Amino acid sequence: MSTSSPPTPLESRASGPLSGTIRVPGDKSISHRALILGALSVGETRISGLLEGEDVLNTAKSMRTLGAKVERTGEFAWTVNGVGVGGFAQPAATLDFGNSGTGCRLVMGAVAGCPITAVFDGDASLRSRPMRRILDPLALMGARVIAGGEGGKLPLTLQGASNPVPIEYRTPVASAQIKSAVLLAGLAAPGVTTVIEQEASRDHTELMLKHFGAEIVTTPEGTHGRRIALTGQPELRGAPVIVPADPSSAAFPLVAALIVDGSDLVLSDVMTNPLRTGLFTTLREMGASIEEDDVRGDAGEPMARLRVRASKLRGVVVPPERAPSMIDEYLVLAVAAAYAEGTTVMRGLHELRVKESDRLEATAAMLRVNGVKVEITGDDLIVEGRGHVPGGGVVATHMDHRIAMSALVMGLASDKPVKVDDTAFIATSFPDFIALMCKAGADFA
Ligand SMILES: O=C(O)C1=C[C@@H](OP(=O)(O)O)[C@@H](O)[C@H](O)C1
Ligand SMILES: C=C(OP(=O)(O)O)C(=O)O
Repeated sequence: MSTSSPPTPLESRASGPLSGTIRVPGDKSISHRALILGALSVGETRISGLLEGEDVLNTAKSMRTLGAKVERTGEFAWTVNGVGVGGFAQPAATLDFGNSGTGCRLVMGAVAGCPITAVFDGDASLRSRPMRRILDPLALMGARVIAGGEGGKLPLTLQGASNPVPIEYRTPVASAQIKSAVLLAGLAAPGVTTVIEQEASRDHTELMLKHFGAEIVTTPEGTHGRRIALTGQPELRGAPVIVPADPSSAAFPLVAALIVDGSDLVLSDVMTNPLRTGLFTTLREMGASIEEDDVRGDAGEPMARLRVRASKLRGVVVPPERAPSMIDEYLVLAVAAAYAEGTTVMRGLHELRVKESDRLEATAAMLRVNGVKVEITGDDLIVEGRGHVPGGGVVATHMDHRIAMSALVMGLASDKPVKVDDTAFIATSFPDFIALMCKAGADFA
């Protein structure tokens, strides 16, 4: 997304019931990983249902720059012919990840295991996000920053290790991006690379590494944690990947259907990996009607069809240990909480401060400007639900796709319309959001 393009505001208004069946685009986390693991494999990887959003397209481009053959063969259908573990070529251009933390951080891990030097950059949002959390463990494995990186930020030049060292690493925060970066670097190291996490984060990297032929063993650690041990220098073989619909994208039409009276909406093929479904658990606790059927699975990733009906919601307390399984969904949960009766307390949200924007402040501001009472206490977000939202505010999106989509969902049932200042960043994760929502009955103008 070019930050120099003029902003594209949009208004969302009280709508009639949402109905029909929609399939949101492919999961963003799995799409990044399919391209990266395809590029680190020998042979061909065929991907169907790839998310063709800007974040993932930037990862595809970076894989090409690093020597893999990446082709679009049809709608959402891509093939990757990889270079093998440790086989990335010296890139001739900067790797620009735009708005995407996942693309940037996972590729840093993959580059760290190769004897090459690469320049990493991104847009103003990504340039403000912390990279030391990735660079510190990668330094222990032998990679180093040789230019830039002031304050642990982009742009920076990373020199990969000629002889990567396997490590045992305890992640300082529950982050699938840190875990994945270490594992991807560990692919090129001899011996076993181990990541220990106190709270389990999404395990798509582990599942896909297994699917591509790596030896990787996960065991429980403490009450909510995991220990993941990867045997280095496997021969990864290209493998087919079917990308299910993204639960983080499904969250928007799902909450919209809950808050717009009379709605009855079906969302197909939604990925239901338990490390991603904290929002569904929470909404059900709030009284949401979400039924699952057509349960299937592919390469360890389960999916289901969800039927969502408008529901009377009540406030709940969301425990901090649930955060990793719904980390990107708190913004839209806050919208549902505003429409609920009673107070919702969301605990332990410190990681929201280092996303595309400071999502803790931005979520509070989004609600406040639309007449909802909200408070931040330490790392907790407290929303006072009154069963309705006054609306009438203009929401600042801060280069953050999820703020834009959450605010547009909020306006579908508010007393007065809700306006967002810029919809451009929605294209990073959910390019056809506006069209799909309108097809289901949303009134955007
Ligand atoms: O690994 C991934 O695909 C992601 C991990 C999460 O970030 P953290 O690892 O920083 O928690 C999440 O917020 C992001 O949208 C996608
Ligand atoms: C945090 C997100 O993504 P990323 O970290 O990849 O920019 C997101 O999509 O909400």
